Amino acid sequence: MAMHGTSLLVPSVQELVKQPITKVPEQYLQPNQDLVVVCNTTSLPKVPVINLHKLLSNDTIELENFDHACREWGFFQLINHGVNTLLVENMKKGVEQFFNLPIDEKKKYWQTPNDMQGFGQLFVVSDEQKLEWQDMFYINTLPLDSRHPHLIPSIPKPFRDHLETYCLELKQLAFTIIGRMEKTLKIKTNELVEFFEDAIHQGMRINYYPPCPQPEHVIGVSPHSDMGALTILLQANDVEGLQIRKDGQWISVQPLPNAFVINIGDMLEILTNGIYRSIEHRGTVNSKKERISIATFHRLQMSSVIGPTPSLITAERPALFKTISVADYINRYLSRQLDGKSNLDNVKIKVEMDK
Ligand SMILES: O=C(O)CCC(=O)C(=O)O
Ligand SMILES: [Fe+2]
Repeated sequence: MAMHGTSLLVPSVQELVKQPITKVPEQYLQPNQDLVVVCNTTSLPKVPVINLHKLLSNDTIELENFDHACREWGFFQLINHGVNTLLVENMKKGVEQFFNLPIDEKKKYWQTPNDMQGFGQLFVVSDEQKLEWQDMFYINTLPLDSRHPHLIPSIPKPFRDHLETYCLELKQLAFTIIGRMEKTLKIKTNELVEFFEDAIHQGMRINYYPPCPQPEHVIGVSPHSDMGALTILLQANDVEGLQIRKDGQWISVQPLPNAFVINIGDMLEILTNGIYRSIEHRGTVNSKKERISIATFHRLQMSSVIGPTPSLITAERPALFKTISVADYINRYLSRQLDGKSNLDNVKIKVEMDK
């Protein structure tokens, strides 16, 4: 078993595919996987696209679309988001170069048995467990004292500077989006934002999925909902692979130029008393091209307590979730394999069913 809040160390998949292989090692083969290749994609509904500029100008239709996306999809693509295009391009380049550093250089940033930050995989809790077809790099970016000296401060420039600016801009963007939710939920200004003001935690997970000779038998990232409040994801090299579960089907989130994929995590589902939803998603891989994504997570810090915000608890809509300690939620989430939405189900208040 892995220690609390850590992940067992696993080999690098990026290194593994440096030898030509036609078969995937046993530990990556997923039995009984739902169809990864989604047929007939044209007839499936598309993830909503939201224009932030319109949203901020109080465009009524855009506000409605945004509200609908948060209630029904838990996911949307955000365009006109205002984050500098050059900065985003520099991040993409920087990430690619960082993953292409020689392995001996990368070892300096590797996870250790006591630390899930760095290169590796997350949620590996037993030696028998199936592994994912990816290498990832995870770092805490905020608060500043959650950073480790051998990680961000040791990343080569100029990538380090771009990363710092990107994190700041994305934090601002997260506050802006959560602020818009107060409007569409018709609650007081700051009622959601204030939970985050002194207690925001930001983390970044860079996912690198190498090409795979048997893509339909492996998974890049197992089905899960995100633990935090709001995730801002960049599909960094425009390769398809992210899929979300909608009405029992897996729907692909096709990369859109200059867009971020935004998704609501478990903590916002709890805070909004289940009105805005944290949706299950997964990362698939393909045989031809590597895929890179950068997920930036925003959540409450460990010392916080979380429950449905009082004005969203009404007679018609009683509290759906218990009020719990964030530390308990996180520790539980991190100590298990990813498993759909099971963590959130665990804090649901069980309603007595009529016989
Ligand atoms: O690579 C992706 O598009 C999804 C990654 C993801 O879901 C995550 O890092 O939480
Ligand atoms: Fe995710």
